[in-house]
Amino acid sequence: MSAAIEAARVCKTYGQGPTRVEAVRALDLVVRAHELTVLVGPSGSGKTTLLSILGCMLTPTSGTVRVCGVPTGDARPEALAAIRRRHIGFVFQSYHLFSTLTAGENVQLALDIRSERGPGATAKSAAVLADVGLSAKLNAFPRELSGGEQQRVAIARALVADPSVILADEPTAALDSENGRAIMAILSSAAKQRGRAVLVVTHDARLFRFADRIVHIEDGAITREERPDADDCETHARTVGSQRAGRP
Ligand SMILES: Nc1ncnc2c1ncn2[C@@H]1O[C@H](COP(=O)(O)OP(=O)(O)OP(=O)(O)O)[C@@H](O)[C@H]1O
Repeated sequence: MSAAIEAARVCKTYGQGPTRVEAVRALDLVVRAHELTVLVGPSGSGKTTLLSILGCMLTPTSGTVRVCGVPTGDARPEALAAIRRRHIGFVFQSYHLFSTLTAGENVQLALDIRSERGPGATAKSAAVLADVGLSAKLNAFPRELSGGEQQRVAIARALVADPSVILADEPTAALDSENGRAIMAILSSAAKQRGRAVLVVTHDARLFRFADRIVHIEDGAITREERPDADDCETHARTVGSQRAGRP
C-alpha cells in the first residue's frame, strides 16, 4: 500500500533549559493509503504533537516529513498551507463547526477555501453529507444537531475536498460509545472504500477493532505496532525492533 505520509527521524523539542521537553524523539512512521492506523499512548506521550507535525501544522525540530511524496522541510508557511489544503483533512475532538452556518454550508466552506464554488460545490457537499447519513440535516445548524451528528458533519467537511489523508485527534472522545463506533465506522470506510490514509488518535481501546494497525507511542517514541487480524481476531504484536530488522 502506498505511503501517504512518511516521517523519518522526527524530533520535536519544546522550551529550553529546565523547561525543555522532548515531545517526539527520532520517530519513524509511514501512514499508508487504504489503512486506518490508530495511534495510542498515555497522556503527554506526544500524540498530538506528532499528529500536528504530520499535518504540517507544526514544524519538527529535526527530521523529515513527506506528504504524498512532497518534502515539507524547506516549505514556507504558504506552501505548507497549500499542502494541507490539497492533501489533508482534519477532524478534531470538539468538531470546530461554525455555529452560524448550516451543516451543508459548513461542509461547503472546505470547498470555498479551495476556490471551488457554485452549484457543483453545493451538490458535492450534499452528496458527502448523505454518505455520512445526514442528508436530512443539510439545512440544520450545529445547535440543532447531536454531538455524533456534528462530528459526522466535521468528517464530511474533512472528506469533501477528496484529501489523500485524514488526521483525527480523539474524534470520539466527546461521544457515547454507540456514536463513537459510528464515527469509527465512517473513518474506516474512508480508508477501505475511498482509499484514504486515516490516522486516528484515541485512548479508547473499544475502538481498536476498527484499526488495521495500532501504533503505540510512549515518551515520544514508538514502542510497538500491532495488526489486529480480522479473520480470527488474533492480534499479532510486532516490536518495532523486529520490523526494522526486516523480520516478519
Ligand atoms: N506548546 C507546548 N509547549 C511546551 N510543551 C508542550 C507544548 N505542547 C505539548 N507540550 C509537552 O509535550 C509533551 C507531549 O504533549 P502532547 O500534547 O503531544 O501529548 P499527548 O500524547 O497528545 O497528550 P494527551 O493525550 O494528554 O493529549 C507533553 O509533555 C506536553 O506537556
